[in-house]
Amino acid sequence: MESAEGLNHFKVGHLPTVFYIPNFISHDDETMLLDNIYKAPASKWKSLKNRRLQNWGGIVHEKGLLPQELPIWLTNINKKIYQETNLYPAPINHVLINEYLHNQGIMPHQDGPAYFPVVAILSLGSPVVMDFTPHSRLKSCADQLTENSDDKDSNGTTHCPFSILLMPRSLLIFKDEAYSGYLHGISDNSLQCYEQAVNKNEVQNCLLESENATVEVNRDHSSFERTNTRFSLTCRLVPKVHKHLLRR
Ligand SMILES: O=C(O)CCC(=O)C(=O)O
Ligand SMILES: [Fe+2]
Repeated sequence: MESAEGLNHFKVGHLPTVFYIPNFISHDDETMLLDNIYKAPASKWKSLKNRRLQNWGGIVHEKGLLPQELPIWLTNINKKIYQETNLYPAPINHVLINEYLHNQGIMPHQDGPAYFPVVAILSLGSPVVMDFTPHSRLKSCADQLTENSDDKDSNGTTHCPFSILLMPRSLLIFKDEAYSGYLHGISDNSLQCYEQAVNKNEVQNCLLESENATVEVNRDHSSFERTNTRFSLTCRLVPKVHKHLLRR
């Protein structure tokens, strides 16, 4: 995959700006990344109410990034995403690593305004389902049934909730409309339902194959129980960078 056109091959769902790339990295790369995440000093972890995270690349302010040099294992993955997607005007300079235990998730939210509006999320460990919900300021699907075509945005896009099943080693990319018109989140339930996942058909076999290893799949109900921890690398570009480098 070497160009934005190549990326179109991975488009999923009804929005033109959501891409799911299965097996973006190898098993060996996944192991290497997990090793490095675990090796990070305890002080690198920040505990939140419902998950832990590591912040790499510097401190993100409303007015830009107070940069901090990235370790090579993150520079390499950023470079791969930057080169293979062709979606960024400059190299990716910030990575947030989230850790989710089997019953942890992330509240529906929109990423901050300091970031360039393209997000790349690399998944490691347990599969999960990410839910996208239109902002309340946008009309919902149900509203649209009773109202007229003004409910569509300037691209003629309707705003329906949707989900994506994120398998380990996959890369999810979303931008523009999906970035600013929707909230994204993961339920904090160990039971994850993928009935409505836009990539259900492509990914289901992969999920069934990984059964016993990382999940317990409930075939009849398009759902699975998480039994493992998941890590994600949220790789983004903060276009505005302050001159002074923070010490690592
Ligand atoms: O873990 C994920 O897949 C989502 C992380 C996320 O949305 C964020 O870091 O802003
Ligand atoms: Fe996010």
